[in-house]
Amino acid sequence: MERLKIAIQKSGRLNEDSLKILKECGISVSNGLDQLRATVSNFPMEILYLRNSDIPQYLIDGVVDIAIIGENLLVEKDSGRIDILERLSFSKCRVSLAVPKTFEYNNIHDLNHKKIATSYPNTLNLFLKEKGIEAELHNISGSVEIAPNIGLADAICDIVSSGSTLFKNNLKEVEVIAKSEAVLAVSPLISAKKKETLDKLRFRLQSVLKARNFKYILMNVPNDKIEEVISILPGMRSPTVLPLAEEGWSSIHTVIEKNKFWEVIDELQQLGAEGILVAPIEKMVI
Ligand SMILES: Nc1ncnc2c1ncn2[C@@H]1O[C@H](COP(=O)(O)OP(=O)(O)OP(=O)(O)O)[C@@H](O)[C@H]1O
Ligand SMILES: O=P(O)(O)OC[C@H]1O[C@H](OP(=O)(O)OP(=O)(O)O)[C@H](O)[C@@H]1O
Ligand SMILES: [Mg+2]
Repeated sequence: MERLKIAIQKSGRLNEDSLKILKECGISVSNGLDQLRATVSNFPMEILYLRNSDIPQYLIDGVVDIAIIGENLLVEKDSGRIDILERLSFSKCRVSLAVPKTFEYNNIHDLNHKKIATSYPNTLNLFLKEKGIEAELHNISGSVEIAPNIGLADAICDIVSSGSTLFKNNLKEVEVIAKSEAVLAVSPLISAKKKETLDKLRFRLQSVLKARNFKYILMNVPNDKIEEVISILPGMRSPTVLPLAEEGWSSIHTVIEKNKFWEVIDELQQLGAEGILVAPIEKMVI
């Protein structure tokens, strides 16, 4: 069978989590990062370790079939030819405009005819065009946040996550241009045969991603409170209720959305639920 070629960032912010999610999909990568290519022993797939910024072109040319890549880079390098298949919920960030803290910023028109340093010229150009702003763009490939401090620009457009790089450089975020996370993207040239393998991979990815959002919860409940407890548990279907060895008590098991747990915990305790356990779920096939 022809192997599905997947591009993964060689080193950097996406590398570790990309390999982690593949591992959770049961894909064992046989050789280490020192090689630019790795085969997979238990799935018809081959891994190519590449620079993040080169990946969109490889997808367009069909050199690789799929890739794990930052959505922001697809916006920057592609004109809609590459489809996003799955959003992977890691490397969340945004592409934003920032100015020095002392800059009295009211709205985007304050950037008219100003100098803006960025590593994302296409994304920025499109945004400025939409807003009818004319600015002088300076393309730099890294350490963009330093530009205003060394007199290179009045503003910057770069990736923001926690905001600490902006803070350290006395800058403030004033406009969010695009939000981004790691995504699974596909080449427009992928063959029908490889699409079958891709569907298998997507099924696994979806099971892993779903499981990350849910917890398995179990608790002991007095029998006369079972109905009430069940009514506040937003479970998948119907919870499992098993009798305990102790007369008058049952154990309730169900699956609950990660964030919902804290919303119902007080009510559960008030109803007399005891021994509440919350456990992670590895895979979820619904
Ligand atoms: N501070 C951050 N927090 C969260 N995600 C980020 C952050 N910085 C970048 N990212 C995301 O991770 C991706 C890779 O960023 P990284 O800095 O590792 O590589 P790069 O310098 O863009 O690429 P290359 O592999 O070409 O050197 C970015 O495209 C973005 O989607
Ligand atoms: O809001 P924060 O959490 O501070 O993150 C934002 C910073 O992270 C990225 O840089 P990175 O550390 O990847 O360095 P790079 O410029 O060498 O890519 C990005 O270019 C910002 O500088
Ligand atoms: Mg970076």
